[in-house]
Amino acid sequence: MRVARSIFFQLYFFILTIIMGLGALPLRLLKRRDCALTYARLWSRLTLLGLSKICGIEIVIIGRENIPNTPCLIASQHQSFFDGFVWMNLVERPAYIIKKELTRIPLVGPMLILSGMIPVERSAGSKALRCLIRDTQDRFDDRRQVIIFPQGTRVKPGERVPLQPGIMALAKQANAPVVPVATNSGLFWPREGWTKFPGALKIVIGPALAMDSSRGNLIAMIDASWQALEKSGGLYNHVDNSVDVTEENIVPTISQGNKGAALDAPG
Ligand SMILES: CCCCCCCCCCCCCCCC(=O)OC[C@@H](O)COP(=O)(O)O
Repeated sequence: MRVARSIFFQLYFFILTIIMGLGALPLRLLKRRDCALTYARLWSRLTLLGLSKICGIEIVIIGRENIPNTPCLIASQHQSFFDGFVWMNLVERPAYIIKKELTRIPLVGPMLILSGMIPVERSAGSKALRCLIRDTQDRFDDRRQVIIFPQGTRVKPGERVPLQPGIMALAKQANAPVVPVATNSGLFWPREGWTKFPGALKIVIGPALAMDSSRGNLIAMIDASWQALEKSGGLYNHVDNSVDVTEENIVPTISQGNKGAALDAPG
């Protein structure tokens, strides 16, 4: 059943992407960043709606009130492609820092560029880093929230890896609050294989980090806050995947009731 649902979701996602990708062709001629972003948000929303309904994954957002209304740098753990979709609907004007290879995906790649995502060569030299810093500042000036995955790649749930020095350099320079985010998305949409697993997938958003102006200890602070969020959000202590509704700061804005929750995005 689980495998059949996963295959069905994959089919849904493929058809949705082809149809919306082709539908975006006229939009691409307009070259309007905001139109592309709105369209891309719709695509992400429909993807997550399908995931939720077809695979029985309930999306639980904890600490949504910690997202500032102002431009900010969202420093999220990364375990799954899910993380690439969810922020499209959690903030109004998202700009992800993405690996450059994604811009070569047919139909999707051009929309990533047009909607203002920030591509980065992961083996970035200092010139690439300067471009990254410049582009990020440009998105802040455009009042966008920039999403960064400091681990640089999808890691296994609960695994600790050294954070990428390049993007940490960016975070140190960025003149914006840094918001830490932990998740257990890899338990439900793992990196390996096609199967999706039902249950309560959590995104735990912490308060912006309080740092001195040098931001010298940023890596340690992000790491420590992630660990604290994993604990307070109960990311790995549920055996039955049920939602821990006793958590004070649970804001189940995306979840409604039980499995197959509807996505309730802002804006
Ligand atoms: C058809 C309309 C298409 C519209 C496209 C809209 C764009 C939606 C936003 C998607 C944002 C994706 C963010 C990805 C960030 C990123 O680049 O993370 C890297 C990993 O994931 C993959 O790395 P790896 O684990 O090493 O394979």
